Amino acid sequence: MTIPTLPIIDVSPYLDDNSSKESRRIVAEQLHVACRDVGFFYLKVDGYVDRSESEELMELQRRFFQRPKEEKEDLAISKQDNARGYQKVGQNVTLSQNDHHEALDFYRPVENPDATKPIWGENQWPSNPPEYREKMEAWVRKMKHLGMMVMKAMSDGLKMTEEEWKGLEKSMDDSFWCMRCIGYPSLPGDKGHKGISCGEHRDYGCLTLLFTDPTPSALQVLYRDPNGPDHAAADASLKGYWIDANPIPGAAVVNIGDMVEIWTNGLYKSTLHRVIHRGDNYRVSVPFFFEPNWDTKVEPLAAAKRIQEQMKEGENGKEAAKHYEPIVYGDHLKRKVGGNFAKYDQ
Ligand SMILES: N=C(N)NCCCC[C@H](N)C(=O)O
Ligand SMILES: O=C(O)CCC(=O)C(=O)O
Ligand SMILES: [Fe+2]
Repeated sequence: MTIPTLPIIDVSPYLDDNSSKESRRIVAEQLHVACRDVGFFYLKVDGYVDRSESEELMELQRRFFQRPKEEKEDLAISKQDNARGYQKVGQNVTLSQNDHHEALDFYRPVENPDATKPIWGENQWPSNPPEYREKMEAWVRKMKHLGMMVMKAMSDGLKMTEEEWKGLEKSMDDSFWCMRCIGYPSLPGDKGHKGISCGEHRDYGCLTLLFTDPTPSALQVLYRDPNGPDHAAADASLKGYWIDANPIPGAAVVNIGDMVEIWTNGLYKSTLHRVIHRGDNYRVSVPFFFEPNWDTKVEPLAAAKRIQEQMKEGENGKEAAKHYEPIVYGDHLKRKVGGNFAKYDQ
């Protein structure tokens, strides 16, 4: 059989105030199909993010990760709230295994930071490269807007009314975003590899907007297929194919997270993915997590239930929709981040 590939969606009509209704409708429909069937897609962003801009972003990460160990560890997450800051190789844990990557994490700044409260401390900005903070803050602004526009397209794909969209928009208008800057050394072990660069997981919020360097064969996505040969490590009944999400120039790799799964009452699934970087170069990536506001209570949307009702009436409605319980985003995030790091000082 032919190996499935991820859908490609050109989101430019949603980034252009003068675009036609029809051009937006087409994007919304493509997005609906991609989110329902795969949960992962390429988002063409040419004209909004210049290629030189994403290349510069990667170069900044390379320069940061090349700094001396002591300088990076000055920004250790333990100096703050155990979430914001630098994590050395092996410090991240997924499915009880140490991930073979180092990372520098930032979250939305909070008004009264308190490093004793989870995720409530201050971001730790490197002083090298000197332009790092300014460039990354500009990137955050850009990604927040892009995230909101993709969510707008998604709401159109779900056939939400204007009023319903206003409600949803309000629950993300102060997004508790997260930006991870990740460095992946090649996996140890001669011939083949030992361990994993980032274990199988789902992302926590709304949308992940991922930019990477051109390294192929690193990020893999579980393309669901009940008759597929592979299965999820944590759930053998979840079957499919692990397919490569290789970078495409001018496009971000985008996936939906747990909050979109709840909002859509499972119509869209937060999709499993992992990183296995066997190549011998040093890979860098910057996922931007566009999330709901910290205190947003996330629960199934009426629009998603309307679609599920229609599906039930149609042919492919044999499967009864699971009911999702409401969850407050900040609680979900604290629980997830709380289990993410190995506690060791060395
Ligand atoms: N904010 C996000 N999505 N970070 C992804 C972290 C990688 C997975 C994590 N160790 C876990 O086990 O969930
Ligand atoms: O580096 C990548 O390609 C993906 C990283 C990722 O999935 C994550 O940090 O959540
Ligand atoms: Fe992820």
